[in-house]
Amino acid sequence: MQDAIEKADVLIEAMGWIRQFRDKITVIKLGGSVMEDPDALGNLLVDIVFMETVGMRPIVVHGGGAAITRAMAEANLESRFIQGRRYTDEATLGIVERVLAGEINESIAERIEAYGGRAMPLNFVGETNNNVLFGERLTLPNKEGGEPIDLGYVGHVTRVDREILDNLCYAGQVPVIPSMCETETGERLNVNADTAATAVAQAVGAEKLIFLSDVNGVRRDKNDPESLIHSLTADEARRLIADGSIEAGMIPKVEGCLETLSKGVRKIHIIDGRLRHSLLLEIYTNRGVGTELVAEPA
Ligand SMILES: Nc1ncnc2c1ncn2[C@@H]1O[C@H](COP(=O)(O)OP(=O)(O)O)[C@@H](O)[C@H]1O
Ligand SMILES: CC(=O)N[C@@H](CCC(=O)OP(=O)(O)O)C(=O)O
Repeated sequence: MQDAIEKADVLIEAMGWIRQFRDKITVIKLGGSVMEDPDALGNLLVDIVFMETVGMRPIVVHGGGAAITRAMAEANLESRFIQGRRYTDEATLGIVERVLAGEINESIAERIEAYGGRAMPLNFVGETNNNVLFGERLTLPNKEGGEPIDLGYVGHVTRVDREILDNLCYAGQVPVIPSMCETETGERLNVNADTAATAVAQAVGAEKLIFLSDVNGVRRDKNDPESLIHSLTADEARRLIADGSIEAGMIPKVEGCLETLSKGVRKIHIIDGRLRHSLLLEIYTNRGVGTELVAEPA
């Protein structure tokens, strides 16, 4: 009986949050590492269907770095990363397009539908091009001075077709966006999925941006889960990047968060997508899980 009463208390608590987030857009970034676990991905997609059912407007942006690396290895191509970005030559681009914008994008949308939701895959691979991300080539500053670093067919997003996203959201469909963009002349480019998610969150004025990864959040010591930072300020994040505590794939994630905070998205969370119902716990309960990024000290 006590158990049942506690469950009812949780429902009442959730009701307040459901009301607060009704009609609000949340951008959810699905990381490739969490998508490697089919059960974890299934649980996350069920949570997304729940969010949509109770009136929130989720938008999914996904990566698929691990699957791309695997497909490249099968094609005897070596993956090379520069400052967290994959060097993308023509052969690599073909694989990114097939795996990310094709297989993964379509499969996420199909699974949302299988769980009872409605979803729209937004890619340029099928017969109709309904891509919403537009951009240009990205070069990285050379830390040793000299010429900027060329990454091949890698881009960054400069424009998001917000109208399509708004229309889908308000029609009760979950937009599913792969991390690729097109230039205004139709060239296709590979985009880091964290930065794609931040561009979408900024463009639609999202209430929340949530990164689902395979760690419990940002840690002071990346190998120690106990060193999780619950609330990370912009200043401390910059310090942790500078001293090397934040590294590899966490760098573009946190850098993207900092830029997004300065552009008005109010809440950003990095959480462990492998934890069952981590999304619902983060949004609909008072127990924050993972790391919240905040502009000023809490
Ligand atoms: N300070 C840190 N705290 C937590 N994780 C970190 C940190 N520095 C680096 N990482 C690494 O970042 C990874 C998550 O980023 P990434 O590999 O891009 O995952 P995703 O595919 O989920 O975006 C973690 O698995 C971890 O190895
Ligand atoms: C330019 C660049 O690095 N693009 C990424 C796109 C996928 C991605 O970012 O996936 P995760 O979220 O799983 O890391 C890549 O090729 O791996």
